[in-house]
Amino acid sequence: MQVINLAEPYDQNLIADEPVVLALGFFDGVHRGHQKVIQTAKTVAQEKHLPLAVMTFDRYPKIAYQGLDPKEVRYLTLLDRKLELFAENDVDLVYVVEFNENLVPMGPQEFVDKYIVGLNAVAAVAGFDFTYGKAEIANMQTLVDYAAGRFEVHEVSQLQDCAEKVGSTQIKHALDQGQMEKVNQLLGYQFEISGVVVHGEARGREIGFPTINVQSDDQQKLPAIGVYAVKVEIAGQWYGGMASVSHNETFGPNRNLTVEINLFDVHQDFYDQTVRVLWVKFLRPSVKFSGAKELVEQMKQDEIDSRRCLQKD
Ligand SMILES: Cc1cc2nc3c(=O)[nH]c(=O)nc-3n(C[C@H](O)[C@H](O)[C@H](O)COP(=O)(O)O)c2cc1C
Ligand SMILES: Nc1ncnc2c1ncn2[C@@H]1O[C@H](COP(=O)(O)OP(=O)(O)O)[C@@H](O)[C@H]1O
Repeated sequence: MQVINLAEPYDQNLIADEPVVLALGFFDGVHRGHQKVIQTAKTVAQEKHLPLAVMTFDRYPKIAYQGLDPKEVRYLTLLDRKLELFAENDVDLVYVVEFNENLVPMGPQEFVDKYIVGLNAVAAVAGFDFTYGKAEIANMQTLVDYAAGRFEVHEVSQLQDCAEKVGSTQIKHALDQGQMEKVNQLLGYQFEISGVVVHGEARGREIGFPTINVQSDDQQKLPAIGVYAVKVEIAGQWYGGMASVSHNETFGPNRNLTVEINLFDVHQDFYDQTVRVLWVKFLRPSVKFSGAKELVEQMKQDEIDSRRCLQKD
């Protein structure tokens, strides 16, 4: 899969020569709704014997339109993970468009001319709610007019899961409630974060449960505070484990939020390694224990609970 970064005004030499079928969207999470858009586009591409291109943006477009503070925005999937998911969904080419100040004031006709026709798209595929400017004038219905016969428009209808809308907002809400089964069901795969193992307070090993402290990107959306059954990949090796997302309130107030994981059946130094954490199930809320002894008793039970649910997974 080829990845091309574009920043307005982009250099025409960067654009692939051959015609493409283009799927458009921000695709945070690449959830089952997004997968339906990409699969629809793939089918159109195969019928036309053309490559499938996907266009996405380097940041949440709503930052520009709704004046959100970029530092406050959290993503289900950061760009690297999103690209991995695109590759898994048989995408041939990705355009990552920088959502910079030159793009924001662009009107819908100019956007269509430069970012759909300009990318040699013979068909544009997007979800029913895709917009490329003000929603009243830059939506899937008006796209046909702006296309003026230069490319086909394929609108993909909303994917419903029972009465549940499959959407990034719904998935973020479910994450905030620790509803991992629902999160994973809506995503169509197990939610994951990646990060680097950093030093903590060396307390874990003293209490008999060493924990890798996983430092992820500040913009990565995390599951709610609590204890979880997880699977962890380190250097190609998978481990079962139990994770705590917490302020470690047992050890004092106003502590930073950390992701700490005790890995099962291994004793090894993991500092500075990059790890991938898959979140399987919420086990319990985080508790302020009266001391380390009470915490350890609970962690023994957490291990039993976590192992049981990883066995079933
Ligand atoms: C499975 C698990 C459950 C935990 N539950 C709690 C908890 O309920 N309350 C709490 O204050 N800390 C909890 N912790 C966090 C521990 O306080 C933390 O791992 C320990 O302080 C080690 O810190 P260190 O890695 O900085 O040395 C939990 C940790 C794990 C791995
Ligand atoms: N089973 C295990 N699970 C997690 N970390 C382990 C395990 N065995 C050894 N370690 C190592 O111990 C470190 C954690 O020890 P800990 O006392 O919690 O220290 P700190 O949290 O201060 O780094 C991990 O970063 C890792 O290198």
